[in-house]
Amino acid sequence: MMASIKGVPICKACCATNNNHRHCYYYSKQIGLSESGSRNLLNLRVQNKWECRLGGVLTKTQTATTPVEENDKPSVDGNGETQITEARGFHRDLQSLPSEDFTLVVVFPLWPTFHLVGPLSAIDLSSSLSDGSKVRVAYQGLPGAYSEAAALKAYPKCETVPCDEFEAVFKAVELWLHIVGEVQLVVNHCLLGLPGVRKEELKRVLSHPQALDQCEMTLNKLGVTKVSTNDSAGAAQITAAERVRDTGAIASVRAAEIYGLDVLAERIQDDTDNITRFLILAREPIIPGSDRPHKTSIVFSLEEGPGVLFKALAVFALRNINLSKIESRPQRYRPLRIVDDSNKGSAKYFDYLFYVDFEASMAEPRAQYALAHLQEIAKFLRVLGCYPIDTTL
Ligand SMILES: O=C(O)C(=O)Cc1ccccc1
Repeated sequence: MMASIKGVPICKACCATNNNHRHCYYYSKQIGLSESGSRNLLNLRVQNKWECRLGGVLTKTQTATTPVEENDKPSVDGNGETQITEARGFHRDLQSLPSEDFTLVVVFPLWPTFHLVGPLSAIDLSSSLSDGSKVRVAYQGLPGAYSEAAALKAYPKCETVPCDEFEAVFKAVELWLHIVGEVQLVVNHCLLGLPGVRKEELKRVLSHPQALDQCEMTLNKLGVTKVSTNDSAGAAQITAAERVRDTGAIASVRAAEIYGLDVLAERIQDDTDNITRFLILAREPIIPGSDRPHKTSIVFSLEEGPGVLFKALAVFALRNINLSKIESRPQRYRPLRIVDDSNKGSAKYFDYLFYVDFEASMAEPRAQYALAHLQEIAKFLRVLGCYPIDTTL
């Protein structure tokens, strides 16, 4: 179960060091490692399953992090787009849902390039069929949202659960959700309107901000006002409910069918190959296999100094590990709450957080060694998940 780098044992399942790690009995059993070797790591048993307390946090003294409260939900966004919220007829947020109500949560724009899907536990995964027959998947938005399509691509027979609030999930992700999969989805945006309306009649168009951005050229050509909504299907629903001829929505063909709208134009995005990456989140990490190519997502912060990022990235280059994504986010004014074993949090400021995806599985020694090496350089390091690469596109 434990590898050791420079005398510091690290857990192969979640990469935590022995010092701050006590949850891996459950995983060690699943990956076929000896019970005796890992028994000393165990301290929690919850409802017949071993609970992961650390969630893959790699840090010298801390065990979990969550962003400190922010009130950053403007009603007018930075692009001058107005924001409206669709009618509520579905779950308000994921944390208010009983956990048995869903096994996965799907999708919302976390970073510009991808969306999230979560939470499904290892237990749920093992009891479900690969088509998702027994899986309930929560996603942000109304039926017909692209997030729902992503969920159905990953688990064709899953039951999808619409949700309108992902704020809570953002926080939960930091504490106990793991990335267990990714979905690459071709997103073809359609312009929808009331039956019989021509696109030239439209004066305003509603959609998710990302959809509005991706269709900027078409919308500018039409000379319409852009109005942002929580999700594209919500935009379609509002358009249908308001019954105003000069209002349209950008959403999917399926949304047009569900809300009784006409498709005025198809594939209206600026980039013909419009692919969005969605992530699947779970309460517990999956046991990474070695049967198919895997990817690992991490987040870390660095001390300031010359060449620190170069050194940090070299840990992967030295082991021939390909990076598929690197993104930095300023964090100076947004503290992370670091929670220790006593469950008391303290706010810590990091100047930048680096989000990196690398193409190796945590089951591979080269990935474990790379992370152990990175831990020597990083102020804070956390494994967000290890999951099979979606190669379907
Ligand atoms: O609004 C939706 O339906 C979503 O799922 C978010 C989204 C928006 C634009 C592209 C991909 C996903």
